[in-house]
Amino acid sequence: MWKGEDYTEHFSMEAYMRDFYSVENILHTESPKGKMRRFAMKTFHEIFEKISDNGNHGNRLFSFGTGPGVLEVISASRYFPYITCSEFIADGRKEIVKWLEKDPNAFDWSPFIQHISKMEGNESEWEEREKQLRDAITAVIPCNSLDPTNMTEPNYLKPFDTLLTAGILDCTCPDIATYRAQLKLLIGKYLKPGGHFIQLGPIEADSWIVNGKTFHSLYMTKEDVYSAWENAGLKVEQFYFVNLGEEDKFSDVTYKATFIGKGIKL
Ligand SMILES: C[S@@+](CC[C@H](N)C(=O)[O-])C[C@H]1O[C@@H](n2cnc3c(N)ncnc32)[C@H](O)[C@@H]1O
Repeated sequence: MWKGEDYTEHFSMEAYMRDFYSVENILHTESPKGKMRRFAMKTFHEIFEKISDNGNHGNRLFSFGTGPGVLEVISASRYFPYITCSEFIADGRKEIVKWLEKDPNAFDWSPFIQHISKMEGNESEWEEREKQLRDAITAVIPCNSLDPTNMTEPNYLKPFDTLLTAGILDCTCPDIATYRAQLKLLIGKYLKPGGHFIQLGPIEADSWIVNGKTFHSLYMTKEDVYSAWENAGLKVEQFYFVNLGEEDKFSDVTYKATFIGKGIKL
């Protein structure tokens, strides 16, 4: 079973994009991956609307482990004009840059931008939202959750207003003790006091498969997550869950539910 440090050699970005960002699966069928991604899009949309409610949410957001796509920062870009994306694997960073530079071979995010614009009540103006997203992503840099302190980009020096991480720590942390320690480091270093933290992850996971290769996924209960958040100096504000029933278990991913949590750094 492959873990965080093995991704460079064994993880296929191409296969991940094909299988986990499929427009057909996510937007047009009732597939389990679609259920999870649609839950994420809707929940991020709701969370960012709430965060913007009082108008003093700041303007810098750090996406820790963005992956090869921009899906998780579409909603955020409506409110945060300075988004730093990060990804462990160089191929993943290249995919984001290709999209930013309008490379004809870049992945087409427009169906997802349209879908989210519709939630925002502005479907007809999705092209402006696409531009807003491109303008907001001001940096795409390397990250490593196994060594989160070793980030020397000037962008990192100042803690961010919001920190978002989706499906990273569960892939890279071998056990709960490491998850607790890494979360504490991330929150301590990259989030300002009073800033928002958002995490997406699996509950009671075991493993996941990309391109026929099995990768580790950390087994965490809801209680493990709440306790790690408190230990990291976060006040838990909201937790959202989507359960995967027997009928919609992924064939290539094992877990019971997906959570998205939002907290504030005390
Ligand atoms: C399940 S994907 C999540 C990607 C993205 N956030 C998304 O939701 O599509 C797991 C990601 O973990 C990244 N990863 C693997 N090892 C890592 C490490 N040591 N530090 C940070 N990220 C790592 C992989 O490159 C991959 O992009």
